[in-house]
Amino acid sequence: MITYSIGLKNKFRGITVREGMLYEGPAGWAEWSPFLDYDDATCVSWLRAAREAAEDGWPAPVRDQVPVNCTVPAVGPSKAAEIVRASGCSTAKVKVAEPGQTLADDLERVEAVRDAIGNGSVRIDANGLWSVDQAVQHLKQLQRFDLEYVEQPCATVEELRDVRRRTDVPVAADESIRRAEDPLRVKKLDAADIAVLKVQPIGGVRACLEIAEQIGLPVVVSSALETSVGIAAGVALAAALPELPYACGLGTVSMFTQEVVAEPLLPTNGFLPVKRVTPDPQLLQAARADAERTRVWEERLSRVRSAG
Ligand SMILES: O=C(O)CCC(=O)c1ccccc1C(=O)O
Ligand SMILES: [Mg+2]
Repeated sequence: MITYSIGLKNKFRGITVREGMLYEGPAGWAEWSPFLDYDDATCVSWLRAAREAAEDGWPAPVRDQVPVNCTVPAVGPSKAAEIVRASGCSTAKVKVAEPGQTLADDLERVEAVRDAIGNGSVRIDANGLWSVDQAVQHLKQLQRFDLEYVEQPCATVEELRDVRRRTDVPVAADESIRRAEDPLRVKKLDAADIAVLKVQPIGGVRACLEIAEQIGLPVVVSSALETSVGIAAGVALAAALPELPYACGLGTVSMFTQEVVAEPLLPTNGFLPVKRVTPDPQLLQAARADAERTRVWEERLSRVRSAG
């Protein structure tokens, strides 16, 4: 079991350093990297996903590459355009509604991304931070940049449903699926057009495939900001889905300042290859957390093991 600690190029989700654990089982390498603000009970499904990767492996792929979006954090417009251009992707996902920023910041950033991507697709993610009225008002203005969809505009399923009734922009559900007791409620309430699925929070590739089958919505597979080891599980899910009509949010390895595998899962012309990855011993060593952080993670793992 190896604890890693890797810097991010830009602040994302309020963090500048990503930490987690990597280990090898009979089926291959696995990543366990629940965010530090999650309680032990929440981390159990994340551990189930790691066990699947290490012990069982994943269902057979039906495609050999997966289209991905580039992810644009809540940065200024010139940096946003630079991220899009450097990615080579023809779909961009832009973070909006960042605490401390305004609608003007979002408009500037989304405009810069739209200009940089040309005829490509632009989607936005508010991480549940708008009220229904704010979402409707902000979308009215952001809509002029031709949005593919808005991910989690508000916090609750009821709010998503209300926004969906009041805007023409398609609505995608993320937190409303991965943090919900009943992930299918989004469908029952007609609250979303698209389901975002993440392997670690949902508890594995098979658990996601089951939800995909039951929910009856097109699926976008996204990362939880993992190393290439964790991203490979998302790629396996995207590769195994019977249909994949949208680019996935799996192009996040470029946000890290270091990697653990020699050929990281970075997109070429907007596509990731479908493959398992093995860390490079030297890169793994260079990414190792110090003794104190390692101890914190080992204790966390043993608590979550007994909770699961
Ligand atoms: O979807 C993407 O492009 C990247 C994944 C992403 O945005 C994300 C990464 C870590 C935690 C939360 C989220 C999110 O989608 O809200
Ligand atoms: Mg999201």
